[in-house]
Amino acid sequence: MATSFVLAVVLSFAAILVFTHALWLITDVRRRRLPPGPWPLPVIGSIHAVKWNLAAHRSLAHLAERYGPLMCIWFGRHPTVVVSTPDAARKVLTNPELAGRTFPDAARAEGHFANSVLLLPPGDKWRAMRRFATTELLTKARLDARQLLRQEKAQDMVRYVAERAVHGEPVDVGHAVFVTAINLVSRTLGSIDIGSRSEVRDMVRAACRLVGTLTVSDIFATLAAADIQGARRRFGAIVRYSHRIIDEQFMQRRRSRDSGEPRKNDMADVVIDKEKEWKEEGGQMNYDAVKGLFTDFLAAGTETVSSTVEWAMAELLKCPESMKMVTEELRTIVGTKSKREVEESDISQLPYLQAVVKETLRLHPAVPLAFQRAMATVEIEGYIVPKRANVVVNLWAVNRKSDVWTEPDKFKPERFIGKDISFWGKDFELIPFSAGRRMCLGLPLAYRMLHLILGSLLYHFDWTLPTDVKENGIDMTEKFGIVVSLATPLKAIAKKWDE
Ligand code: HEM
Repeated sequence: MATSFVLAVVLSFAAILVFTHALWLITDVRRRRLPPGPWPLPVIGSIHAVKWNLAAHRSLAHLAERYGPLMCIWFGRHPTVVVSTPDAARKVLTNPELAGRTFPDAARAEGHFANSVLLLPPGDKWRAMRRFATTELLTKARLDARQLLRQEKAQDMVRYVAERAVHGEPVDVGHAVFVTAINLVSRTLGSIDIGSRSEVRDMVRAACRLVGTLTVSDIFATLAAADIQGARRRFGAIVRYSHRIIDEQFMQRRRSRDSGEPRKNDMADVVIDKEKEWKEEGGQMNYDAVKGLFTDFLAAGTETVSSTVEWAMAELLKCPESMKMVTEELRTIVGTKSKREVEESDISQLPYLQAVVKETLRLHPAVPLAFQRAMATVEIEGYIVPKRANVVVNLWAVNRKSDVWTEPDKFKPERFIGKDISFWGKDFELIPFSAGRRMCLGLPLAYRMLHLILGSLLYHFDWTLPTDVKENGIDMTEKFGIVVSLATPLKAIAKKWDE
């Protein structure tokens, strides 16, 4: 009796679920002309169709082959529109209504989301922060003014590699580049080096992981206060760590300026120059916004660069012809200068190096998925993207479109030689920095860092693989996260090139 009662309750519940789901499909999904996608099931939506054993960008690209350039994946009853071709990406990324953001609960820690240009939706504050960064911090003149400081750090990296080269000791390429990349960013921000702090890389990696992982608090907002997985607590510790470094630097800088010491003309000086004006204006910019912006730069501008250089080195080591072309070019151009070091001002004369960077970013965009949000309901290619829908642009899939590139999965830098295709947001077949309103804010700095670091590694050294790697081949497996890096860190042996 009891069993049949339970059975009746379960069956009734299932019938209600199926009925309401069918009603929702008919009245909502179909009526709203959403993009096609895997059939949503009750409760879970269409996430059953996503292959979780593959990295998300690969799995979504695989599904897009079946459902098309605009596809709808349901997380429960919440739609996510996935964009997978250059043409669809152009329509989505140039639509201002689709440039919104959602942020994970962890980012509430220390109120970070309210001062993060990366996480804020387009509004007055986000606009003020982007404007300040593009017109005051990342202009050509400002970046030129600090290029010697970055150059010194590239030379430190060369010395570090040279020491290992003497003993034939393999170099952990990603780690050496990360230390250099974070020093380049911290020197640009405040003329300091923080790369030698042993905990920094773990902090940056943990921050990327926490911002890119859904937690119970994100799925069930009512439980968020409990912070069950401790994500907010851990993210808070990282934000406090970054703020401590920034506060210390600003305190010292204000003191040194008060005592008449010469200016350093870095980003910290620009901020101090501006503060009085900001106070008088009473606008959105203030010291808290600067701390948010600098924290974003330290997180967004380091692992991205180190993983890109690591991928470039891995591809070049697998492709001796390209390695030969790029080193010959560097040694011809840089080797004939009186100062035999790669400098940022050399980049324009190094077309093959530029092609290597483009090809690496095409095949291995450090951030393969761009996450935006619809702030209003819009129509794209005859489909509806409803207000509040998540919009994911699969940059990885867009960059590999087979009808645009020949042999799209092959590393062929020469495909860019003599072609006017760049990643500055106008050519939608190559958008590793995304495009439109949310395009990478740090691109002018990233451009210099990538060529300076990779060029320095290749100009000064000939590279080979340790015997075991040579025998088994480089493991190109991806480690998926917000930033995709090599799952097995690349170790390679450097031999100093005799100039
Ligand atoms: C290889 C290097 C880099 C790559 C591939 C890269 C890629 C990207 C991508 C794809 C986005 C858009 C993400 C999205 O919409 O979800 C982005 C945003 C951003 N990047 Fe980069 N990035 C790199 C280096 C840098 C550097 C060096 C900095 C700063 C020092 C930086 C700062 C930012 C910031 C602040 C944003 C957020 C912009 C906004 O939302 O308004 N990035 N980056």
